[in-house]
Amino acid sequence: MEKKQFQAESKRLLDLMINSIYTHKEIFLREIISNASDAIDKLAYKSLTDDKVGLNRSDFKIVLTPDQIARTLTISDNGIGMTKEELEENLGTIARSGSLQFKQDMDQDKKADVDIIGQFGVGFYSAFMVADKVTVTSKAYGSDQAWRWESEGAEGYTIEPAEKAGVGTDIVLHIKADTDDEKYGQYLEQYRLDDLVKKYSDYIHYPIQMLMHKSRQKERPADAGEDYKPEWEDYDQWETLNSMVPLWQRPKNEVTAEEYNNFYKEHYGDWEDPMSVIHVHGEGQVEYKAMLYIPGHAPYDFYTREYEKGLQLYSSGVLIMDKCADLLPDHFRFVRGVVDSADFSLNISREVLQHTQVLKIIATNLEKKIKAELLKLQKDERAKYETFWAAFGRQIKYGVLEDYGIHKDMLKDLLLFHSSKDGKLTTLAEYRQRMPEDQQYIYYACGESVDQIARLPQAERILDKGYEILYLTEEPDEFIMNGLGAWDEKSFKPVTDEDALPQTDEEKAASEKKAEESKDVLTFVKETLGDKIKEARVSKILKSGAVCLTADGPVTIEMEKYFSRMDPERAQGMKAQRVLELNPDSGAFAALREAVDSDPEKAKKYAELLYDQALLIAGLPLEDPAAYTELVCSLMK
Ligand SMILES: Nc1ncnc2c1ncn2[C@@H]1O[C@H](COP(=O)(O)OP(=O)(O)OP(=O)(O)O)[C@@H](O)[C@H]1O
Repeated sequence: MEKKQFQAESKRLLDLMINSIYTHKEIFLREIISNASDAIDKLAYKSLTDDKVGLNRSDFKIVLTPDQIARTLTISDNGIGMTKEELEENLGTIARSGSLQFKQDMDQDKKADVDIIGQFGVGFYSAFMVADKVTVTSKAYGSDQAWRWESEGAEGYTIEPAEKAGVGTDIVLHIKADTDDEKYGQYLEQYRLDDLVKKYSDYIHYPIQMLMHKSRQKERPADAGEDYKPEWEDYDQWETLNSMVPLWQRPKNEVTAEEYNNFYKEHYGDWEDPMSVIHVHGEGQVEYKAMLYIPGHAPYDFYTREYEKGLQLYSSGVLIMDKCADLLPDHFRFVRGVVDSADFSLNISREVLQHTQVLKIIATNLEKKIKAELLKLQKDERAKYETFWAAFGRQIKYGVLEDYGIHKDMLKDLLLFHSSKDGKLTTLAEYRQRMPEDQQYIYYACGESVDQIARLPQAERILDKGYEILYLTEEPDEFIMNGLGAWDEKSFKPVTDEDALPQTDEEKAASEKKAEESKDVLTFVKETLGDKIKEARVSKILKSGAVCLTADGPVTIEMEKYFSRMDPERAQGMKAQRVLELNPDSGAFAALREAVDSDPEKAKKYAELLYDQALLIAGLPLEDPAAYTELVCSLMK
């Protein structure tokens, strides 16, 4: 029979499992049972609309059969089964959500292997931690032919036709021989298996059954005499090992943090504990239970198209949809979890479901709960909230802008921005609270990084006044300021605005005088630079800096940068109208003035140079870097 090779990535994971020194090898059982339960979910869902399945909900089960003599443990399910192609695809390759991340983490830190195995849902291959051969016999629903997949590890696997009565899958683990360090035989002992099911798979909502071999006292015969000694007999009895109550159906105070976390890691392919769990029992118009998780970090594909949002939707313990997108608004698409409500009919179609009032009511409630949980973190566990923010803050920011801003009131309290105050992140409410009486506006400045903004010449005069500035470093930030407009009656103001600070009449008169005196220099600069700028102006916003660039009109410099990153073609029409601001009190300005009078050729070079400097400070590309260097060199002569 032909031996097929595992795909490279699968082979690595398999190698890791086979040679694992991980001490909690017992988790293999939870992984296999969890797959069996998923497979039953799929067939159970089908049976709701397809009479041909011929099974009732109560017929579904998972059966464990240990065989001490053959040294095998068989896990059987009557779920959806796998075709030949599915066996190849599912067991020959890893295509699971977390696998890529898993691999990356392994590459980064070999030592992390051991921990990752325990925490991450490592899936089917974990069987190879305890078995030296695995045989999977499966018959897919709707197919007459069963297939047997078999592998002794990294060397490859075989697939051949097989006999199997009903639909479903039998997984036979050929348990490894005991060694001095590891007693693999424990996985053939019924009480150990019973314990493991209770520990890891108790909430699986299909019965996990095992034929238990037991002994009991025989009934005392009616005619037993005085000297009767109790007699014992052996008997076999099917037992259901798990309580089958899903975690979310249990009262909150009876679920341990470990149980919550294990459920999360197993189901959502994460190796880290979640940041928060929200367990809700909703009553009122609609009755439902929900168990929601806020992950501690963004999944590797979170900011890609591949990531699918949604919660698992159950009706009275039956899974009716795996990723119900309508239960989560886009801004909270990072949330994972489960919703269970008897108010959904079991065979509701996806199309109808989307429009039900029940779904809308639950979604609205959950949105509020998630927000409340995030605010609680923000208030009580700031470091955690900042970790959350680093992972998902951008999503919240986009949420403020999406759908023409209708979510902004829901989300604005969650926003964090960098601030000049101790270089920390701040909420808008905290900023507002710190504002001195005489401060009229909430100031912000935009740029590529906090360090770069902090050194912007435009920021100096505001900082010198002792006012705080929000440092906006991300694309949506400036749009958010425009969208929100104000916070608690104080409007947002860019530091580049001339009237960002109130001016006395004397100050106004003085600056007008300076503008008047500099008119000839400004005209010269404008003529030299031509269309590159709309205007050269005596700056009212610079303190010690010589030059900076601001924009007239609705498109700001940061917006221009954003548009040209998003769509360079169309961005041509989205250019800021550039204003070159010059500080008349600077040495550079004095030199320029002098050159305008005595050496106009040199003055032209100065004007070009000042413009280029302003571009650099603004984080804009030089139009012609070669010309710029020539210019600098010519002035050094
Ligand atoms: N008992 C089974 N019945 C039907 N299909 C199965 C069974 N066991 C495994 N599979 C299929 O094999 C695939 C791979 O299983 P594996 O445990 O490696 O990953 P997973 O279950 O997708 O991910 P994870 O374990 O991280 O949740 C499953 O997605 C499923 O399609």
